[in-house]
Amino acid sequence: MSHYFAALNKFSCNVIYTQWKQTISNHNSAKTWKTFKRDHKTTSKRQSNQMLNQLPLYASGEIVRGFGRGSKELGIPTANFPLEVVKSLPESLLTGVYYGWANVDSGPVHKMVLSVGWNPFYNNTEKSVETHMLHEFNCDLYGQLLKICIVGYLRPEKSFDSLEALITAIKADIEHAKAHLESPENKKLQEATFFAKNPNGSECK
Ligand SMILES: Cc1cc2nc3c(=O)[nH]c(=O)nc-3n(C[C@H](O)[C@H](O)[C@H](O)COP(=O)(O)O)c2cc1C
Ligand SMILES: Nc1ncnc2c1ncn2[C@@H]1O[C@H](COP(=O)(O)OP(=O)(O)O)[C@@H](O)[C@H]1O
Repeated sequence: MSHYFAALNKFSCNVIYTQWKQTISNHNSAKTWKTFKRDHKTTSKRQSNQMLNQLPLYASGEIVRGFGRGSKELGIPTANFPLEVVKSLPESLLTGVYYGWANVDSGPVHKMVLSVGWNPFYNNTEKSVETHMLHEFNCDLYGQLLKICIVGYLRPEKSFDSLEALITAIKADIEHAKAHLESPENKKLQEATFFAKNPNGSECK
């Protein structure tokens, strides 16, 4: 991996060492320097460090309606936060895809993947924060209280050439999230008092 850092120093690019290092170690993949630089060209090292240092980050809010594409087009439903909650998150939380833990109305805490941003594939005009929990619910969750703990960063948001490519990328995010959340350090956060679990709590009323 050291040759990547050699390249970084040589060209003195304004890029993010830490985020790149984390991406590389998270995915354990041979992501090329060229690809990384393309994805992160507007993010500075300072911004990246700020973002990573604030994790885990907690947020909560009512689940509201989005465009209804998650279930119908992607087969991956995402619970959306209202705009006030989106705006209340620190600006240093960069747009992109994250993983973490989530619960609904003090129910069980599930693994989740999270998208923060403008969904470039759809060119949304409003920023959204959308959580897909890795759990099958037999009901909808609109109006209920969603609590999330953002644990780690996976990748930047991207546009894709096709819907299938977007779905494939999200499915890969889910697999990475599952693996990262199994680490003892990350698993501990499932028990955070923030989630205020109710042993008799159920998400489906
Ligand atoms: C893990 C994850 C990764 C995502 N990555 C992207 C992405 O790279 N680009 C994009 O345009 N949208 C991305 N999205 C957002 C989806 O496009 C969005 O959830 C979908 O359009 C449903 O939106 P809706 O809830 O408003 O219906 C991602 C969503 C999730 C859950
Ligand atoms: N595993 C899940 N994760 C998140 N939301 C889910 C899940 N299963 C069902 N839902 C429900 O589906 C809704 C999201 O579906 P989606 O088609 O993306 O609609 P919307 O665009 O209104 O958010 C959530 O608000 C929630 O009520």
